[in-house]
Amino acid sequence: MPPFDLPEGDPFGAHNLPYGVFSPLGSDERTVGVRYGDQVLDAGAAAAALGSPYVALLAHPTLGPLLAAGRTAWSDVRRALTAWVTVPSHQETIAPFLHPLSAVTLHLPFEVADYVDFYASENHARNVGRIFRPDAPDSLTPNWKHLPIGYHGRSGTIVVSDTEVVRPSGQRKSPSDPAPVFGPSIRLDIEAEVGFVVGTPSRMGEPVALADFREHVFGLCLLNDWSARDIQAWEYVPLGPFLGKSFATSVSAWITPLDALEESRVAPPERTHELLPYLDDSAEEPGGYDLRISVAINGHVVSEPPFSTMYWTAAQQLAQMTVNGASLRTGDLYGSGTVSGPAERERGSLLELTWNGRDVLELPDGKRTFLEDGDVVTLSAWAPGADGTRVGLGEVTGRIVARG
Ligand SMILES: O=C(O)/C=C/C(=O)CC(=O)CC(=O)O
Ligand SMILES: [Ca+2]
Ligand SMILES: [Mg+2]
Repeated sequence: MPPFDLPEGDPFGAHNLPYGVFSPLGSDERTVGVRYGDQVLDAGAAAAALGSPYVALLAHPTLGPLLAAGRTAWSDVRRALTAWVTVPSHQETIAPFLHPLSAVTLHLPFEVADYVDFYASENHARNVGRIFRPDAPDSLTPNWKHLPIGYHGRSGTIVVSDTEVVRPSGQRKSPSDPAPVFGPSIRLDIEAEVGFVVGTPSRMGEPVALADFREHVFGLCLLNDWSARDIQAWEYVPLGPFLGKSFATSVSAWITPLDALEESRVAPPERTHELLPYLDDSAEEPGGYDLRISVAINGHVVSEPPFSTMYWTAAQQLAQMTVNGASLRTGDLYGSGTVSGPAERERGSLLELTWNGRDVLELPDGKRTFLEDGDVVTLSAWAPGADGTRVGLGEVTGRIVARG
């Protein structure tokens, strides 16, 4: 098949064009790549061959310059790329710069500035509340319906898909233990999330309004917020998640631009509480995204969390992050929070799927409550595009290994 003819319905066609950073096998040189089917286009080399003005944004070892260039440039570059892969005269010029995915190494595509993680799925928050606070009057904390709850994470331990995840060690103490014990986590979990990547910075002291979300956020990716539930449960009172979540967070190698997901925007669930004006999105464009996520352990699908059920939107999360005047930097990343739908097979963590180890998951290769060494977890997703097409999100995968 000629390189620009893709199989019917390919989720990585010209309607998608996610960005990453790659090196051809055997080379150390990194540069921006655009995924097209099961191939990667060396975007900087293609731009140079075509005499495009976007060489400076694309011939670079990270997505930094493109992220910083802002919304108008994002749309212009995307329009150019679409023409390059669809117009025959351009196709001929850029064909030498297509590499099979199997012949490249993919890297973390941008320098992560700050990392924030939210807690925005009502189904997830209610499940976790029932598990961790069974005696509380409500499964949601009193603030939950009034603001998107979040915490600051550790940007230096964000890793790209396919990076091995070393089982963390730490303190744990179950209610029956007389004293804390130290050792490798025995409740290692996943959190199926979506990560949002900030391009355009903001000025300190100036909150970002809901309507300005698309001016600042470039795109999104799948994110697995690995979580050691035993370490977390003992350490996180009263300041919140710390070492139980900071050892590694995996992201997809591909960042899907928001422009590729226009057709998948949906209204979030109906709001049950009146919101303060800075979070009130009742008069805004639909802020949700219809992303159909799939969670597989060792190749077996255990859950299919629907992102459309998230109570708080990415625009509300951005408004919350900046309402105190905190500024945004290019490369800031924020996680949506674990995505869980209302059904049992839609839960985005093993904590929920096994009800904190009470129930077992039957996999073809054995029973699981939490993750075992050697387990491979893969998140994948697609979104509905125009005319029945599917927009594929790059998958994020990671294998658990014992500390050597
Ligand atoms: O409510 C709790 O006690 C625990 C919350 C978390 O573990 C944080 C969390 O799940 C964040 C997320 O939604 O990803
Ligand atoms: Ca999380
Ligand atoms: Mg994490």
